Amino acid sequence: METVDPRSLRVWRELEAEAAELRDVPLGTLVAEGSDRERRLVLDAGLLRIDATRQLVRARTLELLGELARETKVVELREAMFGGGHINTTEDRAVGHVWLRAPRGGAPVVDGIDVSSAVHDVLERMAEAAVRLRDGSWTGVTGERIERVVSIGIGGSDLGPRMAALALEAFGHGGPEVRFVSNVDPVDLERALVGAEPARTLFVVVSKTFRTLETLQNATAALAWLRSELGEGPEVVARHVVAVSSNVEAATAFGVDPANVFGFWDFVGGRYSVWSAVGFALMVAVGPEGFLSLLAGAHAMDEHFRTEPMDVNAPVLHGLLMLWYRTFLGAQTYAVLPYAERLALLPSYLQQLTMESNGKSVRRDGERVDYDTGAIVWGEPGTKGQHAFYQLLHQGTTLVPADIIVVAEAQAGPERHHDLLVANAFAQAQALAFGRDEASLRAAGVPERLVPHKRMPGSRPSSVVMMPRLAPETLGALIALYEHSVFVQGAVWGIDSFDQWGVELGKELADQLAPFTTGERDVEGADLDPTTARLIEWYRSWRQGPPKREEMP
Ligand SMILES: O=P(O)(O)OC[C@H]1O[C@](O)(CO)[C@@H](O)[C@@H]1O
Repeated sequence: METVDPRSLRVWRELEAEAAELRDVPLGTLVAEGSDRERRLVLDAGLLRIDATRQLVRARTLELLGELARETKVVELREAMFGGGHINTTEDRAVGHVWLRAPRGGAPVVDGIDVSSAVHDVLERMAEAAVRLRDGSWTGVTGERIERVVSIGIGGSDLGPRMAALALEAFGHGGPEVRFVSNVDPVDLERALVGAEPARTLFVVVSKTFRTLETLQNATAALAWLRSELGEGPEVVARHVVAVSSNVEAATAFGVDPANVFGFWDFVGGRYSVWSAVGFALMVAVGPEGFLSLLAGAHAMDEHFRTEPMDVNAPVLHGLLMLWYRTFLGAQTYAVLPYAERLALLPSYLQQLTMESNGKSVRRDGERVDYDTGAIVWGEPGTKGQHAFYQLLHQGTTLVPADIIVVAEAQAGPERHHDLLVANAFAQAQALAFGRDEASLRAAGVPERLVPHKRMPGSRPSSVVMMPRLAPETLGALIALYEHSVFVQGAVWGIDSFDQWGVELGKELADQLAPFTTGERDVEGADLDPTTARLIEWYRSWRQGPPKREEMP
């Protein structure tokens, strides 16, 4: 599909002019636009309600953003994605995470694969294994039930199931305890195994490529731990290791019983893969029913995204607003502030989803962009963040648009805590939007010298995303909302949101440097830049023991 240079469009210049005009209009003035604003900016999608009325936009801005989306062919790209087109152009692949959550029969045949049957066959095998692990009929080599499931993976093979397992902690009681390991720092595996016994432990090795250094290293250490107690027999791997990969051959070569390998496909990007067998440990944690509800919630958002008109389409609105701030108002970051402790890992999950997808500076047609793309995403659960970094959000010099996520149902008692939590969320959104002016400070008797310090400028945009409860369906819808928002932004910018070439060089260099840090090769005479050579020398000598004071510069 032809890539449009968005900057060449007339509407781009109109949006630049719109940004210049709106820059100094107080949010309070925009909000006074009235009921039409509500019609345009309060949207129901899936099981979520999004109130975006406190965004720095007016009716004209939304019209211009809509036109930008039309002219950059967002709808056409969306159709191509759902239809199986190879929209991941640099890897020449289809992009099919939406098919993972479609009901049977709801996906096309792509590149010769009957996607729907393939997806549902794996789901059934996963469910069967998850049930056996949960009811204790899957036993280890000594005949004991599995009490700990440790999922080993990194990036997209870790963040999704890890984030969702915490979010859905209140669901699916009764199965084995589920832990996650991603860092090659041995501390990570060590901590996941505290209190575990090899005879009662099962590892799930998750790697799309089955080539990722961290994961293979951790999986090798996990096998050694199992074998140190259970022996070398092939049944140890067969009963205690499951693998998830699109490279089934490599997983089998690693020794995993083919019956325990759950496959997925090239058309599923790592950061879009929680819906696939990558979520196996999550399925063990919440039960197959919970996992299927997660898929159903995401599918509801897919249907909304696919069928609703652009001007009432929540992911389209979310994506265009994020793009508005990033590209036209110069915001470098945006904050995700979940007022739910169990959503604590959502910001880090969204970091990979958004930054690995849209942290690009070359368009699909190979041209360098001359406008800002992907924002930095960050955040912490409220109210913790309030006592840490909100000062900057309220009075700093940087524009930080924020999503404030609120769950209506209390997650635990006493309910009053939850009501206070939500009061804080709404209060913060109010303070960000409207601030406090000098006149009201003076009227409250604030000494004149403190008035400038206490003034709250306001006009800091946020949306409130309301969830009725934190449950599999709503979480599925929430994740899919962000996925499609990322899609819309990437589509307008004309970039490939589904590749990640920028992570490759670091991996290659780490492979080259490993023989030096392990001491297998000597730095002397090696073709290394002086800083790297020096750092390795320090590392090797300090690794033998801490330096003496007099050796320090
Ligand atoms: O699933 P794999 O192949 O082990 O890759 C893990 C992660 O590494 C990355 O390639 C980035 O380094 C991610 O895109 C991916 O999710």
